[in-house]
Amino acid sequence: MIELQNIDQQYSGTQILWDVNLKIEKGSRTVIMGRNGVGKTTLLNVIMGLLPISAGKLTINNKDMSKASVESRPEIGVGYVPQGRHIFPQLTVEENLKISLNCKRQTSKTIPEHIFELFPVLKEMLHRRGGDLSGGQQQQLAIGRALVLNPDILILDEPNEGIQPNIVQLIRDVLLKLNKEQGLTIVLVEQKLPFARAVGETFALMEKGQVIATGDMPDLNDELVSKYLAV
Ligand SMILES: Nc1ncnc2c1ncn2[C@@H]1O[C@H](COP(=O)(O)OP(=O)(O)OP(=O)(O)O)[C@@H](O)[C@H]1O
Repeated sequence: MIELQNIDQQYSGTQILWDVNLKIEKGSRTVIMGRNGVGKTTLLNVIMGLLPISAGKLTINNKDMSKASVESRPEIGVGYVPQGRHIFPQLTVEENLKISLNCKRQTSKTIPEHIFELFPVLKEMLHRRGGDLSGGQQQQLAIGRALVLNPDILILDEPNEGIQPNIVQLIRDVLLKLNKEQGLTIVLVEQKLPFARAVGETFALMEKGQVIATGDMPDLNDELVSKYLAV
């Protein structure tokens, strides 16, 4: 479970997150939504320990992570697929995947075979450089790399940006399968409503650095959409 209690965050004096409260249950699929610039990525970076908080408390799997470093996240089972993917372009697909094997949580020294079952293209491209892959292939690599850690929680920031529709479908199916079969908790930042509705069972809506509404996905009605999501 992830719990944010009264979280504030600032970038060199400018406050971005204001008194954020959010509970993400174990095994749930939560979509964080809101217009551009409302603080969604900042919120994920706070959960990941990439940004310090100025007030409040962050708990992950019953541990107080308010001040814990980013390196502590893989060890407690949190995988991250950041916006823009951040794969290593000069390293091969295999080397990108093996980076996660250095984590203490992962005792095996080989890439788990199920990663290639989920994303067969990664096996075909194993010796290609990350930078030579298409956007969709890079996104599969970024998700595969996070899954090598064997996480309990997978956090994804707009995984479908600039990705062709068949890969968007594949990513949706993989996320739903891992949630159903392994109880993987999914936390997704997503702007596109159809994908958010297909993957999410609960939503958290953000506006001006605050979480202003949460609920079950069917409760995300037209009024909320036009008020907080429509451009
Ligand atoms: N490194 C930074 N330094 C200062 N301000 C920042 C920094 N990164 C983001 N911001 C500001 O914080 C606010 C929230 O940005 P954030 O990227 O979290 O929003 P977002 O909801 O994820 O937007 P998008 O959908 O465009 O990714 C914006 O006003 C942005 O300009």
